[in-house]
Amino acid sequence: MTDGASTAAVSFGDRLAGVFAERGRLCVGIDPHAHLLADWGLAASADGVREFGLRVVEAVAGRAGIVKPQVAFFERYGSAGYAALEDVVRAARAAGLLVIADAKRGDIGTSVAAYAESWLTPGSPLEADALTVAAFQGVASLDEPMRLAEEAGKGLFVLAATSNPEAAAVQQAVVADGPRAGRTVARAIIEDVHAFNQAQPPHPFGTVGLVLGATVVLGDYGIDTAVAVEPAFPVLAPGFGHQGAKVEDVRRLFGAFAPGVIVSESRGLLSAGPDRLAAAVARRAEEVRASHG
Ligand SMILES: O=C(O)c1cc(=O)[nH]c(=O)n1[C@@H]1O[C@H](COP(=O)(O)O)[C@@H](O)[C@H]1O
Repeated sequence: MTDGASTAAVSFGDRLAGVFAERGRLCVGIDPHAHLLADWGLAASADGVREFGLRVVEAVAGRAGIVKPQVAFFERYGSAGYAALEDVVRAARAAGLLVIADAKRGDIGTSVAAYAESWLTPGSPLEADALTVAAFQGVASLDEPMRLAEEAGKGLFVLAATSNPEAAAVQQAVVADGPRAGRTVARAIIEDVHAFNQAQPPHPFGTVGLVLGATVVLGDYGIDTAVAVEPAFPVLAPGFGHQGAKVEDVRRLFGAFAPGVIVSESRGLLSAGPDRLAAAVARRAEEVRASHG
């Protein structure tokens, strides 16, 4: 993906807009917790998580458009777990699903660039469509992943206001110096990400999105939900179902961010079990469409 316009990839923002239009905005998390493996009659092993992931893919394909494998649950089984994850990601993409690898990577310089290459390079063993990343080292530490994503038509989701209550003290802290002084950390991250998206060719959604938990009050993080920005942010919004957020509250919770919101749910759907998961996904996808359009 380095030789110019003739090989230019379709941007992640454009692909996301297509998924929203065709399949809606529900994202099913692939989180093979130990208790779910047991409930599903699967072994706590690499084979178990592979089978779990493949069954989720089968249940989601044609009913929703996005899956989010949680890498940690595969990593527990070492190299065999990674081989299982490769199979699940490949199957999901082959089924036409958009895959967000939830690895929450973050590092500096060439190290974080290598993470981005692992997950976002076309043809790489773990190739996904997007990756969750942390900006604790500063959004500028993600320059190279952002550039790689833009070039390859992939996406990134930067953690900004996460759904876990213990994050508030860090994410609501106020920046002391520099161009974002006086902003909360969450808002400073959002402004830095916006500056990157704005500098790219125009698309309805930017290449770099945000993780904004559906369980938090964004105003408490200094985030203004009244004003829409262009390009709009893709917003990965976990916290639905098990963590308590309700699909019908998306517009109230996210305001001007709502058009980019991906409604993400793992346990709340996965607990339906292997035989009822497809029906549960179809029902939730319909609820999301009904409440959000
Ligand atoms: O990046 C994420 O996906 C994420 C961010 C966040 O703020 N909160 C959050 O719960 N997540 C992930 O979303 C999933 C939530 O799972 P459930 O609570 O079972 O729906 C897990 O894989 C979490 O790691």
